[in-house]
Amino acid sequence: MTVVAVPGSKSVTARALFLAAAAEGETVLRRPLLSDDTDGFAEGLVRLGYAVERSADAWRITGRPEGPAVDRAEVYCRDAATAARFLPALAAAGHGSFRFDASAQMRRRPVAPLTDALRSLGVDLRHEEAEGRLPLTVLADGIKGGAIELDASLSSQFLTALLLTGPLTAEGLRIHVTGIVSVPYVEITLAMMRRFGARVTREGDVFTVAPGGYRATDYAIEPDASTASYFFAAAALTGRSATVPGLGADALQGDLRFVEVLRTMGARVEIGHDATTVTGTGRLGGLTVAMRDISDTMPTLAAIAPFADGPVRIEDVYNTRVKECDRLEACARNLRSQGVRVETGRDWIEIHPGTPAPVEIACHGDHRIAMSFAVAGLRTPGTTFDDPGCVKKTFPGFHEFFAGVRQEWGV
Ligand SMILES: O=C(O)C1=C[C@@H](OP(=O)(O)O)[C@@H](O)[C@H](O)C1
Ligand SMILES: C=C(OP(=O)(O)O)C(=O)O
Repeated sequence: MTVVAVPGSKSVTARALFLAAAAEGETVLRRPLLSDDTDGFAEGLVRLGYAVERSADAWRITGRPEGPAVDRAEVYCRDAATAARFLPALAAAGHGSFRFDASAQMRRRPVAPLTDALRSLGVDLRHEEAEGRLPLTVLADGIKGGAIELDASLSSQFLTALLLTGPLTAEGLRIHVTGIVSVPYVEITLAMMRRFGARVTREGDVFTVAPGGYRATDYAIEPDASTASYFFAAAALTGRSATVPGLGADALQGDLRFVEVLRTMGARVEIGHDATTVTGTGRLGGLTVAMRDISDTMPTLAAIAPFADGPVRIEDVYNTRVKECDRLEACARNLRSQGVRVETGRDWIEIHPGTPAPVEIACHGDHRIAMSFAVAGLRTPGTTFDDPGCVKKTFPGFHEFFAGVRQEWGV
């Protein structure tokens, strides 16, 4: 049994930073993720005038329920959609002129459903180039609140941004959701808002957030379940065993459900109180699986799929086309360049059994493509990457860490 202590959750760290900034008092975040996305998020808060004190294993944030401490700021969100979508909503609840920009890829990713919703709440918001894209400037003067409709079928992050902002509005929010993906991420949002003292309820498609702000707390960030998927998949692929401590039956993150996919394929899975173990059994079967709820783990499955003994068909993953790259296309192209038979449709990919050839993987600047094909590389010696450093988005030391696990396994 190999214990794999993966870094903190990106999604939990980003939400915790938002909540800490919005809360009354000083919050301590323990074991936050140290990566480009979360560094960019924290840096964004500093630009907005929040006090963020960082040491390696704890960050201290002094909250400002009234909003940013400056009345003008420029925030660069890098490649992080959490920052690009959550921070403009936080700023909108304050007072001042706040400009948000991001990487070329993040500029291409949609924000329109969020910015339209903020506008319908009376927020003055200007797009600089294309409507519904970054860069944008929020001319903030507080949010009164009220009832809105929201289409979150391209990204749940639009809903999370509005939910997080709800307690900062004068009268609260009532959000009627007309479409949604990545639902487990909304559940993380609701659970964490409650931990910071907010009152929020869900009845079917309607979310109701009471005004009243947040209270600071001492918060431990759980390990990242999407990152854990690489080590679980690697164990399943090589007949080894990986135990990830800190991710058990009570984990907040839906991506831990990826182990159920591996279980269906033949791996042995034990979900304990505070740890999860996956053990490869030498058998990896094909399957058809809908991954709408856990689509960050789609590339993990796609990359190892050729080693299954039957086709692997992944459905309901349209939104993977609007991530760090078009992931459906990037997975298909890399697999084809390895000589694997692959078919794709608008929101699905089907991968046939094969023997992938060692090639240079085109990462498209996407950490998940790099990490997923590194796992598959366990069975394809000679695999290389055009941009191995792109893993910094969520796991800067991934390659060295993975090499350490391989050494322990002797693979
Ligand atoms: O809210 C979050 O922290 C996230 C939500 C998901 O995005 P979508 O809702 O856009 O699918 C996920 O893919 C992303 O990595 C993180
Ligand atoms: C999609 C991702 O990131 P984000 O949307 O937060 O930029 C991811 O980390 O896989």
